[in-house]
Amino acid sequence: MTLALGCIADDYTGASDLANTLTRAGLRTVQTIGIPADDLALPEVDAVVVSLKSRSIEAGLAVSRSRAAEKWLRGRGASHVLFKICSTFDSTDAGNIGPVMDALRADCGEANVLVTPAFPETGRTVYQGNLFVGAVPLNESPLKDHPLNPMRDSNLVRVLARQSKTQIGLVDLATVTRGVEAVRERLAELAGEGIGAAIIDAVFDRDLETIGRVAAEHRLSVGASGIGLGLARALVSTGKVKSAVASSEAGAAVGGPAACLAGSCSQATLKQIASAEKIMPVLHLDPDRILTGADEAQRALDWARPRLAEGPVLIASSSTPDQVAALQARHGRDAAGHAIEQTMADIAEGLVKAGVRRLVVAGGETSGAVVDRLRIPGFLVGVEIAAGVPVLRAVGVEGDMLLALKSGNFGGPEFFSDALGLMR
Ligand SMILES: Nc1ncnc2c1ncn2[C@@H]1O[C@H](COP(=O)(O)OP(=O)(O)OP(=O)(O)O)[C@@H](O)[C@H]1O
Ligand SMILES: O=C(O)[C@@H](O)C(=O)CO
Repeated sequence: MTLALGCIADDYTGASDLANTLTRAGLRTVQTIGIPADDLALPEVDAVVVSLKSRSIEAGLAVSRSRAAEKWLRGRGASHVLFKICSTFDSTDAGNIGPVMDALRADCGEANVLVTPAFPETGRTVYQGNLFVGAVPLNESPLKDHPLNPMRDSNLVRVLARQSKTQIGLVDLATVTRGVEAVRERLAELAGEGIGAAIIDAVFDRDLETIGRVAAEHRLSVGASGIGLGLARALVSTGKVKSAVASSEAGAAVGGPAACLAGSCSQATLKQIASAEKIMPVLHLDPDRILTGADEAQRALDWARPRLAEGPVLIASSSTPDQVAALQARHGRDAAGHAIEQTMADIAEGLVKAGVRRLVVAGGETSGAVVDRLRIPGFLVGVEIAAGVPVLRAVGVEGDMLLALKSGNFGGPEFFSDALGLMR
């Protein structure tokens, strides 16, 4: 297998978002969980998205895992590697976007890396280096209250400069609008000033196509699904990849009981849970009990098992920003996040033992904990449920299983019923 594009995603939902975008743009794509074992049977593909759970771990670990993934991808022929980050640039001043970018850049000897989290289809646009989430700057969006990476500065040149050893420049929208040659010239100018990475503005998909064409001439880029779209379109339009029609095999029906798990506390997920209450039984976990050692997973499984034969159920830990802040003040941010993720993983394991073959998970960290516990090594990409969220078919596991891993902020209010409607 010779890869046209190698991708490293810093969380599992982000990886499936990117795999979805690449598939829809005509690249045969698989999502792997970590670096695949040699004996994992992978189909012939144009792109591999290696999913890591490296967004919120210690920066040194994120660097070493990302470098190992890059080495694996380059070893399979990928001349370009995209480091997939969140479209809301989720990170802290300690990293991990800057440190990983610096390390991958040094490894591949890239003079200048293009960086953009723009993903216009989901309302993420970048102008003058400032990230907008819908109509508001990042620091005024619900991301300011994210449980793990509160985003309080919308100027990404500043944000990335605080994390990276490289000097950070800007390629503005006026330059992008002038086209590929203008972007190339601007990058050469920045490289001449010793600037090693640049935030590049993008508001429309056509901007991402320009960016993709320039990025494809380099060895490394950093961004969300939007730059993935640009790169995929560049690979198809230059004939490096023959555009493929998405295979229907990935979404074939599996039947059996279905369940949803929500660990995301985003506003979008809170609304989706409220809508789900109208059509399926919903159990709200008690996060305080989880942190004080009570067996909430057992309580949830005792509640779910007798209901599964009747239809899907939803189990949620999600709380409002005030409740999240209060819980974190009592128990610490990392301890709270970790304990709740592990409880979600316990519940997922118990549900699968009880026969669940269709599982929807909301939240990137939550999905990471669940997929790791279920020991799923990879996914084929099926139909799109909502922008950035495909149906996934597990590969390398016994029996058939469909999952949907929803990024916290993605999907409309009816997401859970939309997903279950497509996961037969
Ligand atoms: N009630 C709660 N109080 C505090 N923390 C919680 C609560 N429920 C879940 N969490 C933690 O909050 C974090 C949510 O992160 P997660 O990545 O799953 O969702 P998200 O950030 O909304 O999604 P994404 O990363 O896809 O945007 C997890 O660590 C989870 O365990
Ligand atoms: O880019 C996004 O917003 C998502 O794919 C994601 O990474 C959320 O975890």
